[in-house]
Amino acid sequence: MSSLKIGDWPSRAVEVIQSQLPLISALYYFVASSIRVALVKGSQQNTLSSSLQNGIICLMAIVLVGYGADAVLLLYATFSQEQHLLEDRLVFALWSLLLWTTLLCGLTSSGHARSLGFPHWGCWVLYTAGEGVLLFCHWASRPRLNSGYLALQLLRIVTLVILCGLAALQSCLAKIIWNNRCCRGEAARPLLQRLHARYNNGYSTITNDSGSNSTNESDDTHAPKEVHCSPGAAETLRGIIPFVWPTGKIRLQVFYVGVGLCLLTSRLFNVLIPMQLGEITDILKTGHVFPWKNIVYYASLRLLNSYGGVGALQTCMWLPLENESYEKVATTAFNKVMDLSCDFHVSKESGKVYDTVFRATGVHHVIQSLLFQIFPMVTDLCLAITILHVMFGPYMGLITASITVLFVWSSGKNLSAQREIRQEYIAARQKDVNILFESTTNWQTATYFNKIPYEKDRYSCAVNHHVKVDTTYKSSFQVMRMMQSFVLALGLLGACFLVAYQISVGKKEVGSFVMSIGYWSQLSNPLQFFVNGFSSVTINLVDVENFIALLNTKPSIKEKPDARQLTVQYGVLRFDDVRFSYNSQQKVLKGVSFETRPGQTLALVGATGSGKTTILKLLFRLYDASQGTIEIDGQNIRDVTLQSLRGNIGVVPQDPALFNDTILNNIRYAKLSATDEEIHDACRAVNLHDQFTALPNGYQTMVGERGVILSGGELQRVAIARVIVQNPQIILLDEATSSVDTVTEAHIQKSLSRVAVGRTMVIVAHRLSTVAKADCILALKDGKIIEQGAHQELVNAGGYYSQLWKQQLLDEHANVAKGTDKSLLKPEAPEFIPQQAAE
Ligand SMILES: Nc1ncnc2c1ncn2[C@@H]1O[C@H](COP(=O)(O)OP(=O)(O)OP(=O)(O)O)[C@@H](O)[C@H]1O
Repeated sequence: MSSLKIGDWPSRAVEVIQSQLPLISALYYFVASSIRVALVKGSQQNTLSSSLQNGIICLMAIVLVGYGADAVLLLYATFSQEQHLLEDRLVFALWSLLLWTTLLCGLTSSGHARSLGFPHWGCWVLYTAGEGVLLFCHWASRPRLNSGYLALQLLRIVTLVILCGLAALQSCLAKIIWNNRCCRGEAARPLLQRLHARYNNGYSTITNDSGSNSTNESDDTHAPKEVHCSPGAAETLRGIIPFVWPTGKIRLQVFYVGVGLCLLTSRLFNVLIPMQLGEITDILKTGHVFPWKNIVYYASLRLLNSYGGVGALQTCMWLPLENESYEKVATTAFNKVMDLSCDFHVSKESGKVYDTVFRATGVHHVIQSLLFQIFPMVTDLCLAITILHVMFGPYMGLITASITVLFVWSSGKNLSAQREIRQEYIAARQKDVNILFESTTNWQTATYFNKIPYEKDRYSCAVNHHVKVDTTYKSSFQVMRMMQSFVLALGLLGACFLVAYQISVGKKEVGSFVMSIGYWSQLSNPLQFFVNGFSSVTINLVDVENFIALLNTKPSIKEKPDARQLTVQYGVLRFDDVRFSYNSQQKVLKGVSFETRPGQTLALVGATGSGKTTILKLLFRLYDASQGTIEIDGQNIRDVTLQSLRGNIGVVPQDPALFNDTILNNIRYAKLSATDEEIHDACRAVNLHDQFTALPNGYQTMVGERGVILSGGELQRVAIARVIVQNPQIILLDEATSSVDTVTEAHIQKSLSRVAVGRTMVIVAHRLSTVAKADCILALKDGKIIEQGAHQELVNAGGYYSQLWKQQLLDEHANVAKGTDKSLLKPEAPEFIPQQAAE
């Protein structure tokens, strides 16, 4: 292109710099930005103050305008004088214009791009050095530059030097700020905590890692500190690697390599196919030869590059990789949810958890999109731009590069907007699923309160909102596609004009036109894929982010690394000054201390909300006491494994729930190896055997969701039967017989007293007759034990327990005297007036 003389070193240097500087800078920017996104954590990015940022944007705009003015002047000069000498400089000015536009767009677009970093700094330094050398070479070469160009070049160099100075300043400032933060210990905080502090959406709960006792009274709370965590794209990608890379499975790793090779082969075919088409056209143009060999070769290439060739091989190797990742994600997510502690489960929304786990199983889609869409797209793009540049000159290269930059920039803008809409869409869908779960699970409550129409309305509103957000999401996608098609059509027009011009002036053959169209489609196809590819990556990343946040959630109850097996010999329970709160507002246990004797039956009584169930929960380590110690046979329950602790304790909860399975399987759940006979014996002990055998399907009867076909009393008895089958050393009964009649209760008590021999039993009951025979009764009031002793002792003492006992006797007598039915129909029953209204 240039007619510079050999030996004229300044001119040669100018030629090299002009042709290579934009290319090297662009390459550097691309690679550095990718590294930055992948490696640099959000908290480490150096964000500038807005005034400094605006100053930098203005300086960059000056450089940009400088190249623009250069291009206009050179364009004018190209048509009037010394075309061949000026063309190189014109191309340099145009490429630089494009590069600086990209740099400026990168800086002014939203998000992390607003913070400067080494990708920009490097480009500034490269350009400052390049322009400096150019100036020197221009000064040393003949003919000298005219004063207009010189002034423009000087202006650019001064601006570039200032930019480099600012870059150095910012780097120093960032270091000082970072060091200060480190001194304050901020950087030393674990990454998760920093994430928690930074983000505001997720699942995590922070807990004391050591699981040690807090001795600080002010910290006397177990309030789950709900902190939120939303990892960034790079962190999310790093987080999913273990789920997609088949560690230790050589066969699957080979498949990954195979998929990569298939993708590369396919790229090679993409280069060969348009070339072959151009050759066929050129041969046909001569009009004398039938190019059958070329046509067969062309058709074979197309076949090999289709789903009948490389595509089929690629799919065969990808399928096992996809299944492997599905299995890993599904099991990890399920295990994680099951391992989380009670505080997570009481506050979770089942629909949301289900949705998160379900969507996360598509984690392989991220890799699929990256591998099958983004990687081929970037390769195809680079190949197409290079080939078009080499074959049709720098202007064709400029057209393709400009279209690519425009396309990528506009898509990036749209995608970040889409990401927000996607979050909204996920929230709307989770709400919809949640209502579906809640309403169907609580169908009975809705029916009792005649709220079925209300539930229908609630669900319909949620679905309506979901659909609206979905429509917005899809419409934005459509608008983006329209805009991008327009940009592509514009580029195609430019490219066609250029090649047609080159053919018309005899620089190219007709086949070049066909070839250029082939390569153009190779450029536009990946660009269009860019939309789909990045869009699906964006969608899947948002899905996976929630999954990663779920994985980052730490269970509040943890085993110590050196936890031992619990050995229960006597079943002695000891509470020493145990304090506990679920949240900072209310202290539930305020220093509870007691100790049982071996094989003792202990009863907890007291007003509702006094903390009886909480004592059982602490014993079972559903929560950890904020202060004080709990021991079983002298072993602190924090020092033993959860498995051995829970294996030695049998619990009958207040509201037992069953799986939607047969009666037999539900009872066998307590001990999977239990024989049918053991189960029948347990049912005999709770007066259920005859009842179950009388059912049409006997023990094989399905109990419905949560055991809905059983009465409250039957459910409680099944729960007791389970514990009898489990045969643990310690039994906790929380209002276990509150729903059974007194005759059945007496029968169960008899069975339980047989079971209790040599075991420790803790009974929580409101009906005091249930606990009258207990060895020791603890009377609780407002989280404190106010009385303890045997039934008769406490009655004789005439204190709180004795009052409760008298009150119950009075109530029973009154009920017998009045008759329960009559009391229900009492016409003078006072109407419930809400407190506010009453005031
Ligand atoms: N998960 C929880 N989160 C917050 N507060 C809770 C939680 N569970 C229980 N509480 C509160 O702790 C207090 C003690 O509850 P607990 O269940 O121990 O009482 P209780 O004496 O067993 O009552 P009842 O006899 O009615 O079963 C109550 O005020 C209750 O509202």
